[in-house]
Amino acid sequence: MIEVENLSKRYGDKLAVDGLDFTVQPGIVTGFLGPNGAGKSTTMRMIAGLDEPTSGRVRLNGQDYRASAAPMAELGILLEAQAVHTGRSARNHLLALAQTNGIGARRVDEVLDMVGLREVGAKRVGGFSLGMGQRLGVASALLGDPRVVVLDEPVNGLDPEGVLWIRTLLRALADEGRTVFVSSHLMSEMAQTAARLVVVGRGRLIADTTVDEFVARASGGAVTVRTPEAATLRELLLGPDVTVTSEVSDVLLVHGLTAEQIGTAAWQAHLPVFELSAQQASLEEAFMQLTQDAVEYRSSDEKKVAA
Ligand SMILES: Nc1ncnc2c1ncn2[C@@H]1O[C@H](COP(=O)(O)OP(=O)(O)OP(=O)(O)O)[C@@H](O)[C@H]1O
Repeated sequence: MIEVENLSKRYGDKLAVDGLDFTVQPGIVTGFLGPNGAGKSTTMRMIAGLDEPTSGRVRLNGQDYRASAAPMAELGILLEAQAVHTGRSARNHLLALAQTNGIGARRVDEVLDMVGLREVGAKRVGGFSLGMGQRLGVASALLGDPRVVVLDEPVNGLDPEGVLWIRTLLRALADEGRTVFVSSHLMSEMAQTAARLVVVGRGRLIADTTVDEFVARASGGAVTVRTPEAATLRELLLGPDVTVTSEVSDVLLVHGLTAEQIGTAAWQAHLPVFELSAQQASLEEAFMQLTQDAVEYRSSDEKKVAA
């Protein structure tokens, strides 16, 4: 479990992370979403103890990670643009990491197998593609058989087969009871991988929810009804918490009632309904709506820099 409590990080006059509070539970994949510059990497670095919070704290499995006797068994982390000694082979890179952490050579071969790099284990890391480098980063993160896995943009640079592989791997790690926290800017990817989402914008928490709730909230629960008796049905449905709008004469957009309630009401009043559908925003649309302010702020910020 990861517990983030009132976490903030200031760089000069820039508040990169602003009072974040959330918990990442074991046994499921939790996605960490936000536009560029939202503070995801900074938060992940603080979770790993690589950056000191300006205020607040992080606990891993109930304790301060840095107090752990076997840190690699507690937390495995993949950060963006990790430094690797490019002259070393993949296997030697992992061996060096294993040795300094009291991990045996057998585990190195295990993780090379897990990430599909066994065949190229003897090759120099300098010649690796971006995707192979990502796989090596994942192998490093998994080396200590960690209870908590934190991955910053792991699908970056992976081809479709690699994306599928990472999705399957993340789910398998969660199914083993581990805590899996993974950042991405690809909403569609998160929809297929994560069960929960922590969404941030401008360093602040925007949503901490399930993927389903996230989409439902953004789409506002509107229902589209197509009927030749639009005026009659509109009168029938209107109530204190129900709004009905219409842009096309035979189509109503209803807020405040479910598709089932509308269908039943229409049937009871013998009104024909040709179409009845709950509006589903895609995860992409939901994310754009919820983080719009953060993105606008960001682009005006960039204009200021450019001016
Ligand atoms: N070392 C640093 N010094 C100064 N500012 C920093 C530093 N690291 C991050 N920032 C700023 O803090 C904010 C958050 O950055 P961060 O990299 O955490 O965001 P992010 O959500 O991971 O974005 P991206 O998806 O682009 O990596 C940005 O405005 C960034 O410019």
